[in-house]
Amino acid sequence: MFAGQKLLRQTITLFAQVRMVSSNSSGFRVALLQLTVTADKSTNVANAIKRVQQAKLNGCTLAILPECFNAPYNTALFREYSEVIPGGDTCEALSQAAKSNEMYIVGGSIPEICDDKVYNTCTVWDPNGNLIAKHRKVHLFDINIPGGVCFKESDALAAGNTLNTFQLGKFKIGLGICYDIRFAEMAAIYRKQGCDMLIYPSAFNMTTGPLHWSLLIRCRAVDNQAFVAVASPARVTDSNYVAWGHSMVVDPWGKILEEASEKDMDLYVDLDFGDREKMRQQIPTENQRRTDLYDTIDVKNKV
Ligand SMILES: NC(=O)CCC(=O)C(=O)O
Repeated sequence: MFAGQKLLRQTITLFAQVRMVSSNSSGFRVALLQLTVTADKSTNVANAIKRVQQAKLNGCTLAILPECFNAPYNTALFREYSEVIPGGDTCEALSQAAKSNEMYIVGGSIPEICDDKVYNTCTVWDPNGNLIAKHRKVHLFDINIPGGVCFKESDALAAGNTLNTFQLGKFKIGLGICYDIRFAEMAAIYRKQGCDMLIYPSAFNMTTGPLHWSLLIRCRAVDNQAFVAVASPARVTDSNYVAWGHSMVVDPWGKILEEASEKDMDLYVDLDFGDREKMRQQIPTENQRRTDLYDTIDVKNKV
C-alpha cells in the first residue's frame, strides 16, 4: 500500500473511532494528562493545551488535568500565580481548547484569587467552551509527618464551602481535589446525588502515595459503586514538592483499568457505565443501609 493510501486509511479509522466513542450512549473515552509542571505558567498551560489536542485525536470526550497544573505546588507561590476565574489567562486557554477540540475538560486545579482570598480551584469546560462547574478544594491539605511530608495549605489558601457536580451527557460527575478524596462522606453525598463517576485532580506525595493513593481511589470506587479518575502531575524529583504520579482510573468493582507510572505520560481509558449499573443491581448496598442503627447522610441538607 502507498504511504498516502495508508495515511488516508488511518485517518478514516481515527475519525470513525472518534465518532463511535463520542456518540456511544453507554460510555465515553477519558484522557488523564500526567503533565510535568514547571515554574513557567505559560509553558505549563501550552503543554496542557497540546495534550488536550492529542487526547482529541485519540478519540477522547473528556480530558482531565492534574491538581495545580499551571503552577508549582507551593504555599509560598499560590498567590503570585493566582488568577481570577473566569477571565484569567489559564481559563481563557482552557475555554478555547474545549471549544476548538469540542471536548469536555476538567481543568485540574489552579490557584484562584477572589476578594483577596486564594483558593485551589478546579474548573470544568463543555465542548462550547462554557464554564459549567467550579470546585474549590474543600479539605485543605494540612499534614505534618516528621521525616516525611509537612504541608500547610491553610497558610496560603481559603477552603471552598460547596460540593460540585457536572453533567456529561447523561452521566453525572462529582468533583473533589486531592485531599478531598480522604473524606468518604463527601463521596457518599455525591453517590446519593446520583453521581456515576468521581473525579479528583490530585498531587499525592512520596510519603503517603505508596500506601494510600491507590487504596483511597479504590475505596471511593467500591464504596460508591462509581468510576473514579484521579490525575496527578508527573514526578519531578528535584522539585519542592515531589508528586507521586500514578494517575489512574478505577471501575466500580475497584479494578484499576489503567495506571500511569511516575513519568510524564497520558492515559486514554474507555468507560462503560453499563457495568456500573449491573454492579449496583448485583450488590445493592445503597438499599441495604441500616438507617436504624447508624446515622446516614441527608443529602437534602448538603446540596
Ligand atoms: N495535594 C494534596 O492534597 C495532597 C494530599 C495527599 O498527599 C494526602 O496524602 O492526602
